[in-house]
Amino acid sequence: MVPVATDQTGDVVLRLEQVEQVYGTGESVVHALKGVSLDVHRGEYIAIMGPSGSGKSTIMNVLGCLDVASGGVYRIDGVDVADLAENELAHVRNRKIGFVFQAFNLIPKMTAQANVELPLVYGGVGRAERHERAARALERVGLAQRADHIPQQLSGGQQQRVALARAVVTEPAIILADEPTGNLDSVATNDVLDLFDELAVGGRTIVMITHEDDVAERADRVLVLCDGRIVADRATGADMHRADRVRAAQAARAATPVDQPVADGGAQPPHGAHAARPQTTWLQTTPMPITAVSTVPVQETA
Ligand SMILES: Nc1ncnc2c1ncn2[C@@H]1O[C@H](COP(=O)(O)OP(=O)(O)OP(=O)(O)O)[C@@H](O)[C@H]1O
Repeated sequence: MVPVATDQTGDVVLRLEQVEQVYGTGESVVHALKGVSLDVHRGEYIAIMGPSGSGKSTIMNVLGCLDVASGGVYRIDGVDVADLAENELAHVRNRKIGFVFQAFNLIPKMTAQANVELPLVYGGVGRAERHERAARALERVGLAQRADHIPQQLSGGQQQRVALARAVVTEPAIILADEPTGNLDSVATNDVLDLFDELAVGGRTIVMITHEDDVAERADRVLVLCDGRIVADRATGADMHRADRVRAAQAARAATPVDQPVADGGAQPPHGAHAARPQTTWLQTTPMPITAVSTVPVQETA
């Protein structure tokens, strides 16, 4: 069992207190984080920017409990992660957090449906429920008609939408995304950001690394890291019009044919696939009960 928090953090879901991360020793020592403090409130959508080597991935690895900080305190829902045993950390990672990566990290030989089902396989969810939940997640990202395609038959934007479906199939409260639009063109970027908007409106807490200003401006708040420190922290005001944007995006999606031929050599649309896109959304979705579930990307075995 994960311990119950003993201190009050209000609606702060993630809290870094003077967190440091040091790699290496002696002359090769690198101070990747130099006393970073940060409160992320429930339902907040944050973008992290900064030059290469400034510590963005390092901070994300700490937030995702993929790495343990060398100094300071990191609390999730008020619980100091240093007090958690490895199985409890895995529980936090698996139940609370969905991860999205620049390189999609889909398993090449598996269909979109199977890729999205994977976290539920690890969670011991039964076959029928797995199938239904993954199908619903793919429907939410507008890819129900592509469920039987393998990643190579999908465009980059579609692959990232599958990865997003996989990240949210367990209904995690927190989404951590490391440059999720870094490999996408502007149209696909916009599609993916529309989905992040839906997740934000649905109450998810989102932390996203990006190098692109216009991507960062879709978040509520932009942090800038430089040389292991937060050097800027500002509100964007993007949340004020997010619900309107979500409605407009949903209307546009509903009016667009489901399967345009894939520009980068993907498969042709399956027979009879030119129906309007479904309008299922993440708004007001209720987390479903699951056992232990892994959302950490899985390497394909040889
Ligand atoms: N495992 C490691 N061992 C040693 N040094 C590391 C390790 N991981 C990161 N670093 C160093 O820590 C610093 C921060 O790296 P980090 O990957 O967090 O930067 P970043 O802002 O994500 O960069 P980029 O935008 O290029 O991905 C860099 O100087 C990097 O070389």
